[in-house]
Amino acid sequence: MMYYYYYLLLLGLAYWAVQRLIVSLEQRKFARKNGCQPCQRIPQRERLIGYGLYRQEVALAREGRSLQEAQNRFQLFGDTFSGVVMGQFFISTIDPENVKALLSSQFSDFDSGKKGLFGPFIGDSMLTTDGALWKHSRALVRPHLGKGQVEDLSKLEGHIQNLLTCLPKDGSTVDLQQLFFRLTFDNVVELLLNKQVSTLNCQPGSHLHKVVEAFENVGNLVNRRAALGPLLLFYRDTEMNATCKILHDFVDDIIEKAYLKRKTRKDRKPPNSFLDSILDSTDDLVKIRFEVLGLLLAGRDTAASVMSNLFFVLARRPDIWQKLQTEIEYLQERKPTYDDLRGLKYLRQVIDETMRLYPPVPGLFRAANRTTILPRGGGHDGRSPVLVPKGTVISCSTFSLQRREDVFGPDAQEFRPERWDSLNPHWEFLPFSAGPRVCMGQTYAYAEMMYILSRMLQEFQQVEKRSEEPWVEKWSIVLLNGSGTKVGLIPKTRAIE
Ligand code: HEM
Repeated sequence: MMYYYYYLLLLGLAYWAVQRLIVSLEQRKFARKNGCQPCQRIPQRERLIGYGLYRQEVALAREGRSLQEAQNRFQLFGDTFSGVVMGQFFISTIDPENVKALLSSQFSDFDSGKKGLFGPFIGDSMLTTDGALWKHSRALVRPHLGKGQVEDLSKLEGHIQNLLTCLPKDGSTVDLQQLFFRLTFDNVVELLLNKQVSTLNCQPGSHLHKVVEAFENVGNLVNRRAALGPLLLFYRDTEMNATCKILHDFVDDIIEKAYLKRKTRKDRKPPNSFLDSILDSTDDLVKIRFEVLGLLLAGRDTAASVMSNLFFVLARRPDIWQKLQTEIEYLQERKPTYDDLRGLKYLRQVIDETMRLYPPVPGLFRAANRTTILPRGGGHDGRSPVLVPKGTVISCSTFSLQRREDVFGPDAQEFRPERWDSLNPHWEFLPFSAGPRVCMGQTYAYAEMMYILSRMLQEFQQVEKRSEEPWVEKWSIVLLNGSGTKVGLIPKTRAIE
């Protein structure tokens, strides 16, 4: 009987080996046909599992040095190199030609590679799906996030007023980071769900406070799942399940009430909110739940990350603060309109420079859904195509890409908004990604961030540095500053009408 199992095992192994051989021969033929050459390999003592590299990555992330190390590797091994981590073959690239292929010209060769990462949080929604499901989600959301939906800035003003009540008026120290996360959450809830909440003013222990805590926690939990790699398959994530329940209940309650109101209404008024429009497009409330949560996630963390990093810089650069003050002087005491914002050139440059040096999404990832190529990175000069076997994960560090000295100048590591006077990068500046999967909230995000900054400039004459701690990389769903944004804000003497 025992021999029988050995026999079966041997047969299985032989079948696997023959399959591997066939695939490998097919790949060689494909590589020859396309003129592929191997790219540089990151030195690894063992490349079957890549456990050493995994441990190194975990240590770097813990020490807040992953992004710096990524930059060092591109300097050492060139713009495109490969490696293996926890059994996963990967290619890292910051070659703009490859980035263009990955995000746009060869879009259909790659999947988003995020399936499973968010667990039960956002189910099969736009952020996690590919193919027909993803197309359907984008079509559902697209009409509701254009210029028409973001032009009315009066909703943002209500939340700015709440923020102002949380800021000390005597110039004492405040950490803006957490406040910006709450502000952007309140903004995006109103944008999407047409509901006013003030997490900025909610009491610890209240239901809303628990929702905010769950949202804050979900970023860390997703990060933990990402670090598990293939081991995620064997992980029972009870904490994630409990956190998701709080968030699902929060949005389900709002969606169900809006659904009943809309369906029982006699007059079919045109929808006046994102939620009403999406309710007109589908009756699938679970689908709406996941799309809404995905959008809340995408819209809250990213803009808050930019604003926190921006104020960290501004507190150290009074020259830039002053130049911004001069630019908004023409508004006098009037609150900016959408058209005003479009004319604030320096303000936009300051925001772009923040996203260049501290991109909220510092890495873009894709997984090859078929054997394909990247146009560059192979051979001694790195100019030949590179074979990308099916299943390969491709990562593009936007953090390193956006600090390329050949594109942004020898002072690429410095914060200099004026560089944007003469720059027009495309595949080298991707804070919102690009191609068919480009961020859907870009228009709203610029309007929101520019409005917040211009209103803070109107309210405060100075922002002061209140900590000597340097900027430290910290990973949540987005890139954060582990030192926070501790500043002192000195109010202007006159209030804005
Ligand atoms: C500064 C603010 C923002 C930044 C830097 C940003 C950045 C990004 C990036 C890099 C991606 C692509 C991720 C990838 O390719 O894997 C993305 C996707 C997306 N973003 Fe944003 N985002 C911002 C704000 C927003 C806002 C406010 C919303 C909506 C309210 C939003 C909605 C989305 C959606 C729906 C996607 C998914 C697109 C898809 O997969 O087809 N984003 N964002």
